[in-house]
Amino acid sequence: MNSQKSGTRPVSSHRTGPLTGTITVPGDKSMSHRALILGGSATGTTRVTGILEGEDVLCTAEAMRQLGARVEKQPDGSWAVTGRGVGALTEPDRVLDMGNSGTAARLLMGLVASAPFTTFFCGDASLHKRPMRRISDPIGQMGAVVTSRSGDRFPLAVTGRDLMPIRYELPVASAQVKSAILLAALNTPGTTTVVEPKPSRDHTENMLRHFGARVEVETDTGGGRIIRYDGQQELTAADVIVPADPSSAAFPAVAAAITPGSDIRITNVGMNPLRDGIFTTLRDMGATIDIENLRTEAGEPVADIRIQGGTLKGIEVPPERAVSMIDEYPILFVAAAFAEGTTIMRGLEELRVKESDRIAVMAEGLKACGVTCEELEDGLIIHSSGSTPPQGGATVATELDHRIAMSFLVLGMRTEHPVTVDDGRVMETSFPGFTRLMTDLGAKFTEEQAG
Ligand SMILES: O=C(O)C1=C[C@@H](OP(=O)(O)O)[C@@H](O)[C@H](O)C1
Ligand SMILES: C=C(OP(=O)(O)O)C(=O)O
Repeated sequence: MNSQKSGTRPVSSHRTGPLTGTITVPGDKSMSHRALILGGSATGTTRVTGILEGEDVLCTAEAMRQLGARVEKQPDGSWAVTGRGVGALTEPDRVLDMGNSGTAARLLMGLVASAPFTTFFCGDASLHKRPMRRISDPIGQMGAVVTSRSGDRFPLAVTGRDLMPIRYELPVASAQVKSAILLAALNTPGTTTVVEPKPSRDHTENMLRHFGARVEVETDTGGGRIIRYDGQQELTAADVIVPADPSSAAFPAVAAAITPGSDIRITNVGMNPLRDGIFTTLRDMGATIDIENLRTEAGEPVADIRIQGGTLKGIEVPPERAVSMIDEYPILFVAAAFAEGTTIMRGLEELRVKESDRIAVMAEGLKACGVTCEELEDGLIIHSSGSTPPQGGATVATELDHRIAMSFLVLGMRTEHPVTVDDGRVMETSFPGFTRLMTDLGAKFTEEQAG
């Protein structure tokens, strides 16, 4: 959310019956950020269709304008992004406000690391708590200078320099860190190498190729990846079709899966294999999920997903799957609250440094709603009988976290008593229109205006 906004908007979710209908959720957030950043770094005009017009992506759009790109919404709803080529960013005349977006913050820190000026960054209270050393370390090794009053957090400034290529082994499996280094490499002579212990979402690599660049990717014996990029290649404008966001699709998917009698379709969902862990996991829990009409659009797999409601069972989710569904754990915790038996989810230490501490905030809210769970340093264990729904009846603090808000609204669709989230505005971050789309399927939400 833009850091200047004030006030809150509580939303309550009421118990509903079976969900039915066909919906399309908004565009993929990760791809939308990258289309704007790479389109704004290429020569020529890139037309982006299906872009997510959520607040996080709008922050990136404004930042790219400030850095010299032309970014305009067209009358047909597509976006036109005109860049000036690699190495041609211009100095912003104001502080870049990254709002609530870790992706915008980290990718753009990488992009400006090679620019011959200082870029100032700020964000909202959530973003100001998130760790940025994971970016300042590698871009610092390349030669950029990052200055922050607090050592490693926002607000901060990046002073760009002529960079040197590095070989960098990621200490955490993070697509944001990988992407920041690749964006710093765009205008860096020589070969920059990123080694990732586990493959993370590869939209940056795919989209760089889509813009005509060569990216070399090697898979090592342990399943990790080595990505090599030769800097100062030309990027050429290329149209981008953004599919619907699988991370957003997870909310209606879980709502349908935990509501017997439901039968819904979510169309045109991005099915990148490094993003689809939630659907595999829901299936492992016994959900009926059919992937229909699988096709490739603009180099990314896309499908329609049919979800039928039924009974779920508790499972142990393989920790190595976490990276392919990292943003889906809050809503998976909700699915587990309705599954028969115990669901064990581990390997989730990264959840503690998202928009909120998603393990702690979810555990607290679930307990307030009558769900039995045990918080671990790196995960959550949830116990449920499956047959008696949790009581609900609580108001949950969303802590500036869109996925917390949407998860508890889905929980409230099946609890005995309504569940209220203290501020529904945060959903604008990634899923504008969430309450309307869910209502189209049969959800019952009430909203109030509050100060
Ligand atoms: O690269 C991206 O677009 C993203 C990567 C993930 O973060 P990490 O790289 O920190 O795992 C994810 O949580 C975020 O929502 C989007
Ligand atoms: C973690 C998320 O996003 P970001 O890191 O971009 O704030 C998310 O969308 O769940």
